Amino acid sequence: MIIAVDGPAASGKGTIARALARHYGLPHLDTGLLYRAVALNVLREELDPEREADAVASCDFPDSLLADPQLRTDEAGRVASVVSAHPLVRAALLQRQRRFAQQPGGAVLDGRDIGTVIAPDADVKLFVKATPTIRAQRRHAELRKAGQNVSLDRVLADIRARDDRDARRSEAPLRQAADAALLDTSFLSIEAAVQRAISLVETRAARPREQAGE
Ligand SMILES: Nc1ncnc2c1ncn2[C@@H]1O[C@H](COP(=O)(O)OP(=O)(O)OP(=O)(O)O)[C@@H](O)[C@H]1O
Ligand SMILES: Nc1ccn([C@@H]2O[C@H](COP(=O)(O)O)[C@@H](O)[C@H]2O)c(=O)n1
Repeated sequence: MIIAVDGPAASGKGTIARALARHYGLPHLDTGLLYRAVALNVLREELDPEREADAVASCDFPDSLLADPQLRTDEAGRVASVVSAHPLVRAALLQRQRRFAQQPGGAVLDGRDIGTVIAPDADVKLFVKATPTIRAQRRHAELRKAGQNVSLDRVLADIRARDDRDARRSEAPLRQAADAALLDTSFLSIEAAVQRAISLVETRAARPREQAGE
């Protein structure tokens, strides 16, 4: 079974995707880490994230980079949303994600374009959302816990800017696939959000394929 989980920054999609992977015994890929890895390479080489050629030159990296804690910084997330708008960067990362999705037995992937571009035939698609203010509060708490000293206002501004860039780009913009189930986590605890996700997967996976677009 392939499960696609999309949504904006800090909506809780990664938390849900990891929990679903555990629940169903499936491998999980946080595709945002791939764009963050490109961003980290750009930053380390002091390249220009706005220049497509600089970003493309940073797309070749080993899987080991995906475990680098520097990927989780606010700065890496911001630059990731700049490099991810370049069509050639998306093209360079496409096959890596498709191979992961199509491995025998299935997989769970989370990101922005899993249900629309990477795995349009996924068995189950979820689109996770929460209000910008709630997402900013969650991300702020997470960054503070990790020792990053950043104001709530700055996190909220960053989330709004990222939402805007991710939704407006021409290539694979952030949007809910027509056949994705919407899951608003704004007023759900993590446990309640995960339970809701599992019940959506159960319902959707049991449906005949012709109903999937409804
Ligand atoms: N339902 C929830 N209630 C409260 N906190 C939550 C909930 N879901 C997730 N969180 C917390 O919010 C933060 C962001 O969640 P998560 O990393 O899952 O979001 P994301 O959508 O994957 O973000 P990103 O796109 O930036 O990777 C984490 O600290 C997580 O523990
Ligand atoms: N499938 C994806 C995943 C991510 N991005 C871009 O990367 C940025 C960082 O992603 P996080 O999920 O780690 O926050 C994000 O803002 C997107 O610009 C993407 O384009 N497609």
